[in-house]
Amino acid sequence: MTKSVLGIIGGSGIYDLPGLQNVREERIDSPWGEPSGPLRIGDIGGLPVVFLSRHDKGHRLSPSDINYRANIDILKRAGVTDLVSLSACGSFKEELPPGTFVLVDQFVDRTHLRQTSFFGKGCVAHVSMAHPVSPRLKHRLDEAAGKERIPVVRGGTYVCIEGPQFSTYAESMTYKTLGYSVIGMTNMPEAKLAREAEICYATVAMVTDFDCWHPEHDAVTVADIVGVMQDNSERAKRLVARLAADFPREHERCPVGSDRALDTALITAPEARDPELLKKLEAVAGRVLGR
Ligand SMILES: CSC[C@H]1O[C@H](OP(=O)(O)O)[C@H](O)[C@@H]1O
Ligand SMILES: Nc1ncnc2[nH]cnc12
Repeated sequence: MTKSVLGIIGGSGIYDLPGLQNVREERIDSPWGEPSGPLRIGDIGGLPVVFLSRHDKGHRLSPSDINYRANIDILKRAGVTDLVSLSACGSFKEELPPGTFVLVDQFVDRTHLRQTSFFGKGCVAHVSMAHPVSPRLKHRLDEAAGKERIPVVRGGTYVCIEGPQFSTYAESMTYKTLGYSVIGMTNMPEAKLAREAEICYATVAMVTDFDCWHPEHDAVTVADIVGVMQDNSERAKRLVARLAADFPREHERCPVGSDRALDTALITAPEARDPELLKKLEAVAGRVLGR
């Protein structure tokens, strides 16, 4: 049995987790480079919880500058089994106005400047991303929201753009026409890397704006987002506190295999593996590489 450790990545407007008790700040080194910042490690109601501020204090890092590999690597080193992303996002649907929380279940990756895998030359792996969100973790979030009387929308597709600029009107209309629900700049490759590291992943996409497609709303600005996030973040913190308090102490096996994604993914023959890369993979893939 594996003990549950809940990881929380705080996005725009969420740079700390005030409900965290017995907190210590830990800087963990990663062979993948510089993570966004230190981990804040503590507990909520006895459950180990690890918090990382994605953009770091003061929102120092832009989405393209975040070292997603280092972030996921140190969360894995800290023992995180289940990871929740708290993210600000734009909406493509009238029925998802600012203030709505969406428990997304799909992602579309439109980023192009990021390192998207721990694997590569000398150790190739292909994990399944068919179901990028862990249904049990999503269900736990849904239950926690219900108990806290926080309305949530179940399911939706999050398209991740490179940014840092917001989308053009043509792009926004394209994503809307394709049926996507929300837009952000950070959840990819984060979700892919979490899957490679065999960490269950789910996102609370907190709508802050209508991007720029809506005929009755001006195109999104940072000021709009900051204003709505102040209100969203209070509910997000309550949601996390409830999630943690009720979270199973033993890690629940993921029905879509997030926690054993590497069982069927490695293809490079042992004799063709690069020892240097294997060393870097120690934390994320040690379970299957026998390290
Ligand atoms: C400051 S608004 C744009 C910014 O907010 C979202 O980040 P996060 O997912 O970390 O909340 C969006 O993806 C952009 O990075
Ligand atoms: N409209 C938008 N586009 C991209 N990222 C966002 N984060 C919040 N709102 C956004």
